[in-house]
Amino acid sequence: MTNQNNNVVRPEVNSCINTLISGPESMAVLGEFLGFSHSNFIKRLDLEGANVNAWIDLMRAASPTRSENQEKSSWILYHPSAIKLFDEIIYSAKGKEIVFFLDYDGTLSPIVADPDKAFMTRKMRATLKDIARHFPTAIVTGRCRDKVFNFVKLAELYYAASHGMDIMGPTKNGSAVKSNNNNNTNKAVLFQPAGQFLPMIDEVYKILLEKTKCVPGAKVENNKFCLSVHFRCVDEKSWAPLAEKVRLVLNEYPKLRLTQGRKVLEIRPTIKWDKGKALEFLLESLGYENSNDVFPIYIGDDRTDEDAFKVLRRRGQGVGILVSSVPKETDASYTLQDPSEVEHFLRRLVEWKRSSNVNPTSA
Ligand SMILES: O=P(O)(O)OC[C@H]1O[C@H](O[C@H]2O[C@H](CO)[C@@H](O)[C@H](O)[C@H]2O)[C@H](O)[C@@H](O)[C@@H]1O
Repeated sequence: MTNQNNNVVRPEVNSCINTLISGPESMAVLGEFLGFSHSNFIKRLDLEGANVNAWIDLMRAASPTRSENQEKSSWILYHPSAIKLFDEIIYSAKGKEIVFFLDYDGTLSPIVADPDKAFMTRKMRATLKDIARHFPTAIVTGRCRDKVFNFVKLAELYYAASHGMDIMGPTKNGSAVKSNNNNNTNKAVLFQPAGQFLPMIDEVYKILLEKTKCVPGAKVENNKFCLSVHFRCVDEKSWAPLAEKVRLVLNEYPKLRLTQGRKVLEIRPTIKWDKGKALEFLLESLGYENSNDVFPIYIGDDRTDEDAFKVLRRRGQGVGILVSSVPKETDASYTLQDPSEVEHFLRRLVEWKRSSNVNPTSA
């Protein structure tokens, strides 16, 4: 496929743009994207004489039709609420050690316009602290390690940052399980499979900053072993030209690839490493490589989390839980609507664990 200038458009750029612009969530998030509530958005459309189709589409999004309702009901049938089916999950975990893998953005913290302000609530931090007291727990994120650590601030967790390309063990209340470097001052770093890409990532970061500075709202985030180009605050009309700028830069770097998240394009090395591989690495590090006694629970909201859901399905172990309030294609088995439901689910796990410690026959 070619664009207006007859340049070949890399298929992943094309599909990223299509999903950014017309994915199943597009109308439902249109108001959010523009920063209005639905009712304010309708008033605004009225005032500015926007086209009727957009208004009708928005009406549809605000009042789901029978078939949309049916679609949601059948989706929920296949991906039921992890809170409603809490007992079923606990029953499957019986006699096994639960290990938690938690994505950060959209799972532990709500999605916000400014990526530097994606804070977790205090309640979530307290619950996470309790979770980590009872179960090995890892944060698996596209963020760079320092940034996510500054948000979470819990040294007792594992961190698989930069989409799993920067894995660190607990630095207090526990110790690193194994290390791939001999540097004693950095004992907690467990694995960094993309080290040789650092200079290239830095170079591309600087180029992208320069190339995108003329696009209002565009933001490039350096996640150390990968980069994010944010579209959330960019006018939708500028999405295609912005993606084209990213494509032109990436054309010069065949060792980097493009993936897509929530209103973000992510640039990362072409190595075969993702959140699923990070999950397997951590299970192995914890001594569960060939064990049937482990029950991994992975909770995430984004496309990149699907790699981990697939790994769990393939291993036939544990459960994947997708955080979403709208139907999405997923390999997860259960769903939670938003970070506050994630907190609720984690809190129930803590309470269940405490009560089963008091009454061990119930575990
Ligand atoms: O793996 P994750 O922890 O989910 O990280 C994926 C990306 O998350 C962040 O971007 C997303 O959240 C932002 C803050 O809510 C939001 O503004 C943005 O639109 C979302 O895409 C993060 O900033 C990226 O670097 C991560 O790759």
